[in-house]
Parts: sequence; C-alpha cells; structure tokens
Amino acid sequence: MQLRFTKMHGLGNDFVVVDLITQRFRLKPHHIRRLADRHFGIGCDQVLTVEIPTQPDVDFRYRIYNAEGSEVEQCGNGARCFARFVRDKRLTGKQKIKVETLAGIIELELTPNRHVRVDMGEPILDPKRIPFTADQQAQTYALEADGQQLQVGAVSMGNPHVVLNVEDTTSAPVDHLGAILESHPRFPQRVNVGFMQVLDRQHIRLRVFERGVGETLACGTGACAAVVAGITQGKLDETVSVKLPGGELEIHWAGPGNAVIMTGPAATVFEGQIQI
Ligand SMILES: N[C@H](CCC[C@H](N)C(=O)O)C(=O)O
Repeated sequence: MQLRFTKMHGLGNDFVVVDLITQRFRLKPHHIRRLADRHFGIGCDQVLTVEIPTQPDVDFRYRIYNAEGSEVEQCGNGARCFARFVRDKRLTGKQKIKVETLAGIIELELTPNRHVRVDMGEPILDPKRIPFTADQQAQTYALEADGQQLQVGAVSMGNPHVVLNVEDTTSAPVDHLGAILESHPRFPQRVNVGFMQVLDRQHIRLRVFERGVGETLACGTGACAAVVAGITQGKLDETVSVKLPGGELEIHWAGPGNAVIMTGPAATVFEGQIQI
C-alpha cells in the first residue's frame, strides 16, 4: 500500500506524521520500525498518527510510537507538530483543539507567531503512578546505577522521566548513563533520562536520552519533567526557558494542582508517499 506521510520536527525531535483519517492502515510495530529507519525507511524519532477520536468532546486521537516500535503515552514536541499538521491539512479550522492520548486529554493552541501552546496536564509525582519503585514521594530519590549513588528527580508527564542535576550538560555522560538508567529495574516501564543544568531560576540547559530512541535533539515531555523537578527541588521559578540542543522551549508550572504549559515551534520539512 502507498502511505502518505508528512515529515515534521519540533526543535529537531523529528517525526513521521500519518493521517489515518483520510487513509486507512493498521500500523504494526514492524511498520513503525521501517518508517523510522534512517537507512531503509524515512527516518524519525517517533511516528505520530492522526485518528478519529474515541471519546466525546474531543477533536482527534493522537497516537505516538517510538522508533523501536512501541506505543507510548505522550510526546510534547509531537503535540505541537500535531496541531500544526491538522491545521495545515485543513482537518480542523479551530485555533484550539483537544486531543486524546494514552496519557489523557491535552489541549493544543496555535499562537499568532506560529508557535504552539500545549496544556500538558498535571505532572504526576506519586512514584506508584510514574511508575518508579520508592517507599514514598520525595523531592529527590537515592538511586544506585553504574557503581554510583545518584540523587534524582522522578516525574511522569503521562510518560516516565528521571531527571539528574549536572554541572555541565556538554560533558554529561548522556549515552553511557542514559542507556543504563533507561532500563533501570526501579522503572518497570523503562524511563526517559534528563540531564539538567540549572543556569539560574529562569533558565536551564537540558539533554535527554529518550526511552526507546536514545538521545534526541529535544524532548518536550522531558523539558516539562525537568522544570517540574527543578521547581519541586526549590531551584526554579514558575516560568523557565529550557535550552535543548535543538532549540528553546518555554515551560510554565504554577505548582501542584496546576497543568504544565509548554510553548514552542513546530515545522514541516516535506511531504511524501512510501510503499509499505
Ligand atoms: N520517548 C518518549 C516518547 C516521546 C517523547 C518526546 N519525543 C517528547 O517530545 O515528549 C517515551 O518513550 O516516553
């Protein structure tokens, strides 16, 4: 079958976006791996699908698949691309849309400067719901890995994140320690690994080793999780500029009981068709 797709990115975190409203296809894990393959396929960090909603009062269903083929709960950079896609493809005329994900319903709003503002919902700090094995909820947790005693933050944005504070992201052991922590036994569903350098109370640098992908140029849910961890640890104010290798995101969180708001760009690179 010929499958139409659109190649997009959010700060270099790149996606193959497939409209499964105007075309019918059942994507299986091996299809995802083929689409995501940077040599034998199109190449991307995640595949995103646009589908009809299953819930009332929701505009679309938004599904996310990591390059390895697994379906995951949430993708922040992908959400901004999703909003840009459905608007540009005239699948909606709305400025603000509600989409259902495995993590719940999120709201996406196109801003006048062609950025996208996303209500990512409330962060989850209860270890049992992250999920993360811990006796009780805490600002930081002692975690043994690679022969080291680490102090880490643990946050879910619908998908699990562990956040390490580092002196300098450029020299952080992202590939080595990221791979070890991604499959740490205390994270039963594996985990995205963020390396956060606090520059001041309104600015951080961040690199993320993503679950099921490896290091990406940006991670939207990772930026949200890092800011929530930093605020919880008393290191950051409510609005933070997150500098990722691929560019900057603005993250706002007014504290427990409030949603995390992420604002940033979304870009279309090219359209195509692939025989699959
Ligand atoms: N690798 C993530 C999914 C994509 C998240 C990231 N691309 C973002 O922008 O939030 C996970 O397995 O939970």
